[in-house]
Amino acid sequence: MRTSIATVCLSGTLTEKLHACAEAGFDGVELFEPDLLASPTSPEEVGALARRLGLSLDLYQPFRDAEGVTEPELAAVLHRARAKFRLMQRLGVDTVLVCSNVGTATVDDDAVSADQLRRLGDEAQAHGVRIAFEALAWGRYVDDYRRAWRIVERADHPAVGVCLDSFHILSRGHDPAEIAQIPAEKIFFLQLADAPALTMDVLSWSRHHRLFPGEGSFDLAAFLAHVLDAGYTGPVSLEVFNDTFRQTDVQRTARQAKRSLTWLEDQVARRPLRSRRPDGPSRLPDVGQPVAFDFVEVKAEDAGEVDEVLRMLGFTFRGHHRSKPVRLWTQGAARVLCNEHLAREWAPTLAAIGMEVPDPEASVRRARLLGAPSVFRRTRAGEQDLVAFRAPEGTEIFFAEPSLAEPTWVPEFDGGEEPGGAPALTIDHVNLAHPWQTFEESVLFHTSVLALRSQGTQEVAAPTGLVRSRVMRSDDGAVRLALNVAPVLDRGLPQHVAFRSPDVVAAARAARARGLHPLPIPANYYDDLAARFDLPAAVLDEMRELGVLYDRDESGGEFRHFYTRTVGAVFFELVQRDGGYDGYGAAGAPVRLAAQHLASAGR
Ligand SMILES: O=C(O)c1ccc(O)c(O)c1
Ligand SMILES: [Mg+2]
Repeated sequence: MRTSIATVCLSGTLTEKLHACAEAGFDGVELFEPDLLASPTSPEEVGALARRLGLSLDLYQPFRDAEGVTEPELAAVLHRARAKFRLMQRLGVDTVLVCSNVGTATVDDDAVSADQLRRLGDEAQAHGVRIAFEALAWGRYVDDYRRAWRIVERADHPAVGVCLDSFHILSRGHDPAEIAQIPAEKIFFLQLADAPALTMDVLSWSRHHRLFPGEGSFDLAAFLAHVLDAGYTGPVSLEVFNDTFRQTDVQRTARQAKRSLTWLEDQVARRPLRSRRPDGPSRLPDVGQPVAFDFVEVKAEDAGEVDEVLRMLGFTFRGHHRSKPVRLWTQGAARVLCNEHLAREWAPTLAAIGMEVPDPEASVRRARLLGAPSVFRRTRAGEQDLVAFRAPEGTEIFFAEPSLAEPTWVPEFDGGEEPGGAPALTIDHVNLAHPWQTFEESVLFHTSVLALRSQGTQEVAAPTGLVRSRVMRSDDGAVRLALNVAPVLDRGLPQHVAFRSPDVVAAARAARARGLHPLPIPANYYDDLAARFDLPAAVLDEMRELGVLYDRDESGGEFRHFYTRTVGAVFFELVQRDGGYDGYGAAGAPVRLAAQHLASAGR
């Protein structure tokens, strides 16, 4: 599959964009006209640079307001078009995107638009170029790809075809199945963009909120399958207008973009396509979803306070690593490493997550093919080989084989105590805090590299602003990552690890007896619980005393949980799920954020 990307997706100057696209491994680019107009580089030099970088210039875009106009206006359109066609010759681009008229159309008639595109096609042909006609979702009259195709069919000109853009089609809820009826040689270009499900005017949605495939909620694998079923063999190009990507690091965004196409190609290759061509979409290694958490690792110059909190939660100290300044704490299958080796921060941060996956080697190969950055960790003879990849917000992700008993790396730790005592825990979920700029990249990373599935985005009110939250999980719920975005002016949210316990109230009481001060929860919260649920007074009193929060779902499933105080940039939660409760206690989240805000301010 040939890959391409519109320069409008990226930040920087035109030459910076071209370099980044080439480095990320794209085959070509769509040249967005404003990028050229603002560039000091001549069209000939832009073309030469692209070729030197191994990029083809696949499309020049956009040419606006061309059809549905009056005759005198068409003369001006043709004059403008001739200048652009000459420019394309200087650049070495052979296809121009003509989008449906938004500004100057006064004639709502397929016959007129077809005639005008035909005359434009004659001019294009004379210059050795061709026209790809695209229905913008907000076109004055032509706002549906099926109408654009009818007009192109009627124009019946070898230099006039259609450009399909997933955003314009899927944002309007138009059925993409009819694409498969368009003759392949008439689909001159394909643009892909994902988008979040939003209810807003489609122009603003398109210009600010488009996303790379895998980051939003469009079914782009199904969409692309229709286009491939039509027989299209041209470039698959990304056209993503997005406020974040326009200002984030150009190389990083280009790599993210490429990863989205690699993932999509795999998704579409798994579908029953009508024709299988040798140059068709190729698959990534099969990996399956993670089956369990292996461990979490906290790093700090001094992790002593974390040791203390884990001990109070009932964890057993299992000893020191034989060659590294790392300590292991376990409670059942919940394993926490405290690492004091070369920490970036003095205070504890969540540094790594280990995942048990069906086939670690396949997961590593898949991560590499998706361009996930790998992390180096020193190991000695006889120690488990460690391969890790860095998730966008910085957490290192390790892959390990599923283990029935304790994993084989546990004996690398000695000098600790025998496990046992407190009831066994598992890691229920890990909450990763993000700066605003890496959220979408993270959704794509966990979707593509870990094969997790994303749930809808929620917003939670904190004293410092709204926290955006999205859960990525395995289908069976064994592995769940909550991705949170701090409000823009916030100093950053702490990360947290939630352990699942069979009895949170007993665990809270035992932790209290070992000296734990849980995060204090205000009495107002419990008054509200009493109003919302028919909980016995004694149960409510006990939860109030122990700082335990409560939630219940529609089918009677129950959730009990409590939080430790924050140490550095991490805290812990104990959760109990009963009756199939599958959420995270959303109603308690603003209470928790406010309590942490008060605690961090020392109030
Ligand atoms: O927002 C626009 O104007 C615009 C321009 C060109 C495109 O290909 C497109 O999808 C949108
Ligand atoms: Mg487009």
